[in-house]
Amino acid sequence: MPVQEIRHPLIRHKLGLMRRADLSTKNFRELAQEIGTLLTYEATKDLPLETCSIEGWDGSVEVEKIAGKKITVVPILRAGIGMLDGVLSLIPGAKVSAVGVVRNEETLQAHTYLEKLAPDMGSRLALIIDPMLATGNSMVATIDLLKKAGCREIRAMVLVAAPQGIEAVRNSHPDVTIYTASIDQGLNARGYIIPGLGDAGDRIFGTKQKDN
Ligand SMILES: O=P(O)(O)OC[C@H]1O[C@H](OP(=O)(O)OP(=O)(O)O)[C@H](O)[C@@H]1O
Ligand SMILES: O=c1cc[nH]c(=O)[nH]1
Ligand SMILES: [Mg+2]
Repeated sequence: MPVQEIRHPLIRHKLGLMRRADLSTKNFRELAQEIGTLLTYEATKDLPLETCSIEGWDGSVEVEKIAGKKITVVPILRAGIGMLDGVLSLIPGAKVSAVGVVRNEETLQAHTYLEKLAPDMGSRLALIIDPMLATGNSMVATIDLLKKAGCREIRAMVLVAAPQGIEAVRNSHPDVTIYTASIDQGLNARGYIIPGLGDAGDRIFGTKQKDN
């Protein structure tokens, strides 16, 4: 199941708010974190459980816990940071593996400039976060480097995905499931998602230049 578009009303409502061009940086940021939380809920719903026995208020009781699965959250810098707190609000103990990837806005190729991974990547579920999956070049580069580091189980959460980006991930990494709040129409001539959100990094960090 390579892509899951999560059609939950709360997600659809919040994403609709994010599409407004006049939304403040503060509100855009808050909504990115909130949808990050909701996508995390969906992307972890099949994690295996195991039972264990604990001392409860009335003696021994069988409870469930997530079965020995270590998780690392992988924000693709910079914009991925905009979803990080939302993810960590549900998985507070997760290690964070930062990957810096920037796309060249002329060639649309991805350039990796930072790789600070958690230890034992081979034994962790990696949850990649990035608001935008456009051509897919940044996501494919990130998955490539995670696999080189030994990762065997990788999921990706994005706010908005273009069909071209989904196809690129499917072609290079068919084992990776993408969870998204929306599959949008496509890309414009500059590689921006339509209708999309615009430049998500600039909107999260408040760095939008007046002439773009
Ligand atoms: O699918 P792609 O065509 O590769 O485009 C998507 C990438 O572009 C944006 O990052 P950007 O390169 O603008 O970096 P930033 O997060 O530092 O703003 C976005 O956050 C993705 O990482
Ligand atoms: O639509 C897009 C495409 C790439 N990066 C963004 O921030 N937005
Ligand atoms: Mg950007």
